[in-house]
Amino acid sequence: MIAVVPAAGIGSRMQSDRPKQYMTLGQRTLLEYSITSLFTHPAVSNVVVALHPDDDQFHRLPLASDPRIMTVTGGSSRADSVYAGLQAAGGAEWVLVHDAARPCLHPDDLHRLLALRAVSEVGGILASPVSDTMKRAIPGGCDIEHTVDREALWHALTPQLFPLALLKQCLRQAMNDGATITDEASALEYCGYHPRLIQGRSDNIKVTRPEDLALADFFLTRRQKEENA
Ligand SMILES: Nc1ccn([C@@H]2O[C@H](COP(=O)(O)OP(=O)(O)OP(=O)(O)O)[C@@H](O)[C@H]2O)c(=O)n1
Ligand SMILES: C[C@](O)(CO)[C@H](O)COP(=O)(O)O
Repeated sequence: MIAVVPAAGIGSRMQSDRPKQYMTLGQRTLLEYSITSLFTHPAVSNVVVALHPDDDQFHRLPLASDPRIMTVTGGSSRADSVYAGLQAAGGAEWVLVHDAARPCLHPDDLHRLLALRAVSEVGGILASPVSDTMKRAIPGGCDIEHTVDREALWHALTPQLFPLALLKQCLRQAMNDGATITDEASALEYCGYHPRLIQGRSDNIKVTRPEDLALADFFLTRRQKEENA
């Protein structure tokens, strides 16, 4: 199976001097953690990383010489970058898409997501049920318009798993129509499909803002201690 890792963002919300996927925790970058987490499952044979056109850091990483990993040039949006990666995924039946900014993926979650292959023809995503009360703001402002029923609300995580041909078809359709696509599942939803939600760990965070880095460091350090125990 092929995994696509969109890593062509600039991490503007991180307010850092470098793209966040190249920020380090210990001796490794977020990107290395994210890619390595995918290879914990034997079904993942290759990873396609979508890089920013001006990326001059990936080639310095030790995993840049890993024969299982190839790179493509990403695009101006995450969806463009994912699509570029899918184009290099060959004839694989299934494809995983995982954010470079999610370094804390647990092997057990990946295993449970990949089990979908045996029972679904549409695929699905790792997701975490909402536990906070959710508010919708008055459009254009910061005052509460109303509370959103959180009963069936989930945080979409990654990896997301889909049949390669179906994902390419839906992404192409949604992008051609100018639909807002912020994850791969939204492209399938746009085309009328209902991907499965697989409950995943809430520590599978996306490092987005400065305070997220310390949290990711805590989770990874704790994971390392558990594995060494
Ligand atoms: N044109 C883009 C934009 C984003 N991404 C990737 O999509 C993932 C999730 O996106 P996000 O967290 O928004 O990353 P950035 O776009 O880099 O962050 P920001 O929105 O703060 O600039 C990241 O791994 C990012 O590198 C990408 O490959 N191509
Ligand atoms: C794909 C994703 O991580 C699912 O929650 C999220 O949509 C990425 O959003 P971003 O704004 O591109 O980080």
